[in-house]
Amino acid sequence: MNSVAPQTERQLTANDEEKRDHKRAHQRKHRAVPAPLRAGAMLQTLAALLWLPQAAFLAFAIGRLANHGFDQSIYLYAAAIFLIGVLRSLIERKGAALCFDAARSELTQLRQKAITALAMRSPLDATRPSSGEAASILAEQAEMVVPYLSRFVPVKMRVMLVPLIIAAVVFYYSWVASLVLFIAAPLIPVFMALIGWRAQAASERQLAAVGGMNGFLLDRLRGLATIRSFGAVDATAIRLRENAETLRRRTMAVLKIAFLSSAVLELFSALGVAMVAVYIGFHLLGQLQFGAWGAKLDLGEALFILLLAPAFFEPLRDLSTVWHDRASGEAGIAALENLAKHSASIIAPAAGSSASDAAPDVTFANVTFRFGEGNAVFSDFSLHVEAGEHVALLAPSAYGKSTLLALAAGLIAPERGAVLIAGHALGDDHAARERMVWIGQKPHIFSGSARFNITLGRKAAAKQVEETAEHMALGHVKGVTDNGLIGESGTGISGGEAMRLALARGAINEKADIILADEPTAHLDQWTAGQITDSLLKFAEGKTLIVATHDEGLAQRMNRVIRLDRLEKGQNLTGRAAE
Ligand SMILES: Nc1ncnc2c1ncn2[C@@H]1O[C@H](COP(=O)(O)OP(=O)(O)OP(=O)(O)O)[C@@H](O)[C@H]1O
Repeated sequence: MNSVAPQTERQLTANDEEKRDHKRAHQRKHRAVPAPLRAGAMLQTLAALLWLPQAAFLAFAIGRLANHGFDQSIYLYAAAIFLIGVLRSLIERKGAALCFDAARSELTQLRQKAITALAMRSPLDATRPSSGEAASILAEQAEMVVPYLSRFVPVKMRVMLVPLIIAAVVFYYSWVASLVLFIAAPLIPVFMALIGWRAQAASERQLAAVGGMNGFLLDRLRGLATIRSFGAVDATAIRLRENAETLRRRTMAVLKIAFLSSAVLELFSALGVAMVAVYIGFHLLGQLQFGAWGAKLDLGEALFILLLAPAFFEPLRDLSTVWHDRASGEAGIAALENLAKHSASIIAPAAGSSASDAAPDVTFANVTFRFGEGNAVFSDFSLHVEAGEHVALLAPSAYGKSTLLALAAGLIAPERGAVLIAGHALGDDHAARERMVWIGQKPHIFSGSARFNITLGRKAAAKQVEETAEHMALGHVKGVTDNGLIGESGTGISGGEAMRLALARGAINEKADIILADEPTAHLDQWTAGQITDSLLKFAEGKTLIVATHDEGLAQRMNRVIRLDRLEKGQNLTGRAAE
């Protein structure tokens, strides 16, 4: 499998990027904000607005102290400030918790969709994303969705409301102070928009590089022995370095944008607050007498405006902190949606086919199939395998034996014609898949015990697992009766044992009555091949069995041998009589 992610090498043209930006903006506009997230954002906005009464009590208490000296009413002011403070933090906490929970459940849904789509991709689909890339998107990149949804969305709501309300309150006391705020504020979004123009694209490119790097690493680590034995270590290291360099450049580009956006915001908000402070100072000194609707601000009012000025910029500064969250969060959502958007390429037998207790028959009715745009592997091919029949498919390499098994298993769909299981066309019923066992040419062995490798987490009594292992002559393998562990990709067990483990996986499924086995005796000595054949036949008793093989010994023990290469053009095999 070529699992080097192409993204690291793909050069995106400016035109591509523009189109993608446009599409993303459109999607963003149309993605509904979940109700709990909106509620959480509202609470956080309310908490921010509570600063208004708190600052008013604080400023007017100080004004009162300065003008009238200490009296009992100061205690009331202090109590009000304290109570509003407590209320503010409670509301803020509740709002943040709501947003966080909503973001997590949104992420869970996105992940579920992506995983379901990924699980439904055919193992024969060469365009599947590499395991490393998919793992990186699902585990690492997906996590960026949470800060984006739980922080950016509430901040966006605060930015739209809080500065406007604060500016209106300031305007009530002084139009000049309010004007200063209004002059400084729009500069911020303008600069943010200019900077953020490329932020998303940069983030997306960085995430693609991370995914590509993970895919590359995982693939090469798996094949380390091959790389070493063929002296390709240096070439691989150079390639790895190139990938790492690409990732470094893309990460630095993202950081540059993040730092620039924070710096711009800090600068403008500091300038805005400073200008208000200068005006208030000179106004109190009597140098600037205008701007307070013909009156002179007293100390309390002036302080109130001064306390509100930083709060006016606060949501905008928060926006700059989460600006980067938005870029990486959107990129994470896009990556997850991209994983999820592939339509299922695995099909399963329709519900009707699982109704009968007897083993089903399998019919290929005028099937035409090709991979992508390639030549047809099968053209108008028909074959009938009777219920409970054991059939061997024999043909030279690359003739299409595995393809035929994959068609029967519903791992690929015919271009024309139909595959019928017990007379029913393959459909979307997952439950019916339970009766089918497909054993591919390279069954994956997980690191762990043999017991786990047999059950794969499915419910099965320990006794049943042991008996199945005994039937498959696996009693001695690590982790069947002891606590031994098999290494990654089957390290520590032989090729024959690995194949028998795969057979045992099927045998543990009591509902299974169609077995599709792809070269179960490949690359094995005659004795081991004989053992596997025995195990397979024992497992296949009373079941329909189709085996793709080059092994004449195995083929001769089947009810029927079909030599695909000896079929005459257009010849159809419909039952034993047609052999
Ligand atoms: N996932 C795939 N994508 C594209 N082409 C494929 C894919 N799998 C197989 N092919 C092509 O389809 C043809 C039939 O392959 P298939 O694996 O079915 O042959 P086979 O008879 O099982 O071979 P072998 O005995 O070597 O396993 C071959 O030309 C192969 O290159």
